[in-house]
Amino acid sequence: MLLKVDNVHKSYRHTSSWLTSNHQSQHVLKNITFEIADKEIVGLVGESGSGKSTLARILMQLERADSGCLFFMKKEIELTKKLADKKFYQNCQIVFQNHLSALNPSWKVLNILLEPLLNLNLFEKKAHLDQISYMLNKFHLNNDLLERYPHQLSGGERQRVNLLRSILLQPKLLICDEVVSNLDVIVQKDIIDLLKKINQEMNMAILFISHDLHAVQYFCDRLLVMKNGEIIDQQARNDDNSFSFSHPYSQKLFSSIMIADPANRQKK
Ligand SMILES: Nc1ncnc2c1ncn2[C@@H]1O[C@H](COP(=O)(O)OP(=O)(O)OP(=O)(O)O)[C@@H](O)[C@H]1O
Repeated sequence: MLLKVDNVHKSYRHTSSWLTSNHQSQHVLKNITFEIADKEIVGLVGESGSGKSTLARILMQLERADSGCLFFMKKEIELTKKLADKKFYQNCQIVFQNHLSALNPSWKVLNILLEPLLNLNLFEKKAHLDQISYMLNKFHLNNDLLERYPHQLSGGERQRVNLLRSILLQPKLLICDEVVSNLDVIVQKDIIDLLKKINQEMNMAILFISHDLHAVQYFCDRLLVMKNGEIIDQQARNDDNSFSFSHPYSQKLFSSIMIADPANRQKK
């Protein structure tokens, strides 16, 4: 097992009135427990506000949980304590939706791609340059992009650079938080197919957080469904490629896309 997440809870305190300074607590993650195997692609879906991004930030130890721990590559990490070490970030990377703000606007793409590699002192600079050039090709990006700034790239190119920056570290787990949102459908499919290829070639597990129910069904081996801070359903893909959900909420969620899908409407 690559990752085991055990009993994570998180609450936020909100000031309910600026006049009285009353505080209210919102329990956004409740008893989150799940596992991801080596090389597995797991989708995480759920309505807006159900806690998906909070969970991702806590797994990356960008913020602390109230309780819970994870086991990553057999090492136990207390999620209520200090931030992760370099070794953790080398093996577990996250990519967010907002590719424009994720990339330093005053750096050329080459420096953006080089920086995390040099930070982790992984190899010699020459080896990095060879690796970058090889991977650019795989990502269908031209070498001349290296000399450009992020604002000189299209949205799809920027998100590919953003993903490439994390993938160059060859992590064992990549967390993708809405990485294909706001891109046109052709670019979305290109990026998902690219991730699939990388998953197979580099044996990299992926936690794919998305609102796009078509994309998760196309891409993922197993799906986790969140509602009000809880994982209410976990289903692996059936032999016939479909998913059979057991919770009424997930059944309703996924049946709504069957109805919304124009291909299905025509069949009726
Ligand atoms: N830093 C924060 N401080 C206070 N409340 C927060 C904070 N971050 C998130 N929340 C609240 O926690 C809940 C879960 O938010 P989160 O962003 O994790 O949901 P989500 O499922 O990722 O939503 P979306 O799909 O819209 O991105 C929301 O009600 C949100 O308002």
